[in-house]
Amino acid sequence: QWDPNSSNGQAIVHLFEWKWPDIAAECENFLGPRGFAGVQVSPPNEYVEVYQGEVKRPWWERYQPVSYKLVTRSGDENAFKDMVTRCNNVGVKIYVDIVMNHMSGGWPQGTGGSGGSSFDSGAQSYPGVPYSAFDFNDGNCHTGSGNIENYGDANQVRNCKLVGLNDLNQGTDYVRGKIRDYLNTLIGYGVAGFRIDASKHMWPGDMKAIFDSLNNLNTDFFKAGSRPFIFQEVIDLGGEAISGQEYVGNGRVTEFRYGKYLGEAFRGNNQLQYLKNFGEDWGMMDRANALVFIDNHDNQRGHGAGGDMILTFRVSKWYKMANAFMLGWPYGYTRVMSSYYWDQWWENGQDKNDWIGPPQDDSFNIISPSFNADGTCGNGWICEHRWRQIYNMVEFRNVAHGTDMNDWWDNGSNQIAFCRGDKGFLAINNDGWDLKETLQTCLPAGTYCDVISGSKEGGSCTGKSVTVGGDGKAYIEITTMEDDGVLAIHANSKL
Ligand SMILES: O=C(/C=C/c1ccc(O)c(O)c1)N[C@@H](Cc1ccc(O)cc1)C(=O)NCCCOc1c(-c2ccc(O)c(O)c2)oc2cc(O)cc(O)c2c1=O
Ligand SMILES: [Ca+2]
Repeated sequence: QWDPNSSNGQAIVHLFEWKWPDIAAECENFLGPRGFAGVQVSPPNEYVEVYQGEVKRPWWERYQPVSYKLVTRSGDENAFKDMVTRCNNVGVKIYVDIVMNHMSGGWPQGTGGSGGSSFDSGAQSYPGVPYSAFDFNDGNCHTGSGNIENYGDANQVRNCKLVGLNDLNQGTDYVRGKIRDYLNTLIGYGVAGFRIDASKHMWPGDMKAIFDSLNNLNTDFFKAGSRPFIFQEVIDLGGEAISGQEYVGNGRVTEFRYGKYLGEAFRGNNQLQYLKNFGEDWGMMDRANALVFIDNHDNQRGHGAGGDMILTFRVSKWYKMANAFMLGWPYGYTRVMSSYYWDQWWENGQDKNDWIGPPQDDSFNIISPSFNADGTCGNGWICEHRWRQIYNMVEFRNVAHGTDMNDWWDNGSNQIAFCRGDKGFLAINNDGWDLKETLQTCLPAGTYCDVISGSKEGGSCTGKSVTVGGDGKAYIEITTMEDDGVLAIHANSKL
């Protein structure tokens, strides 16, 4: 269903490839205190351990299941349970990345799983579940190769192999039962919901049959009768046979156009003044159904949905501006990406290193993030969620929750500002000249700390302060020389 089952806040963070003990600590040390609603974790089920020439332990190996055993490089079943308990105890929910469309692709005999299970991809035999050839869609796929060949044909997009991955038949009671048992086990441990990977490649009706049969959430952490939060990954930029709209009956759906449009706008291919009606008027799905984000683990690598328009940590000024807009704007349920660093190696318009997995030691164990005195991360972890301009806007979103957007202002090009009820005010300058205006902030008179250039700490502002008059107006300045082209004040940043 559509409600994240979280009272702590209005934004989640995708801690991509983090280990379970590190997530537990992050919930206690940072995410709970900062008002994050929850964490999207990487797939916790057993997957193929990939060593393919120079490609060793790529991030996408975790999207080739071998079984539903909870044994991965992020940790084992006990570590997973401990993480869910510790995060729930500080109000941070756990949303699990579920890979239920397929099992692995073709691998040589003897290739191992992250939990030690064997499997035979050619025979479609996965004894760790167990699944056999009866459980796959080959009989329902009518393309020559057995793979998806034409995204204009809805049947083959669902019933044929996605890039050679053995395609499960979610239409049988047996497969539905195995997936149900896997999700119910996670529900038993206290998770709040699921991110459904590759939803485009499954029939919405089959998915609904599975989701409707799931247990209610664990009453140790949720009120009786709570249903799992569902958000379905459907990569839909238009132009294909399948649209995200087909899935809104099951829960929320990822809106990939959101990040593409904002990438175009902040890169200057469009003007910010047109964001005045950003949302359904742009053809995007109803905000109550949308899960939105600036980038995700796939399209931040330059070849996914949205292509080279997608903003990432590598273009940090635009990235912070776009995240500030997303977290300030009332459309959709927001997800912040948290990445690790990898060296890109561009050849013929493609990053040859786009497979590189998380920071790892010589034994291919994932290295934990380190934390600097200023709260940022080291050891190859970017931790965008720990950037002040982003985590302060998570609080802005929480403070503004329940209000709409009002008092829009723009300068006819790339300087914009708007209010959220009488709770918050955001201004952005993406023009090549200074923004110096007296604007309506909709806030009660007083002095407010700008939460982008600094924070409110004790009784003072570490960054800019803004004085709001009795008429709600204030002098707003964002020069082109500043680190960030954004100014944000809200009810909780008032001195
Ligand atoms: O780049 C990747 C992995 C991408 C990927 C992984 C997980 C995701 O959630 C995702 O959105 C993308 N994988 C690399 C390497 C690879 C992996 C497996 C394989 O059999 C062949 C190659 C790659 O080059 N993939 C081909 C292009 C990306 O095509 C994939 C898509 C995908 C891309 C665009 C779409 O419009 C769409 O509907 C689906 O979803 C996946 C989902 C998975 O669960 C596992 C996958 O391997 C993939 C996946 O390969
Ligand atoms: Ca399928």
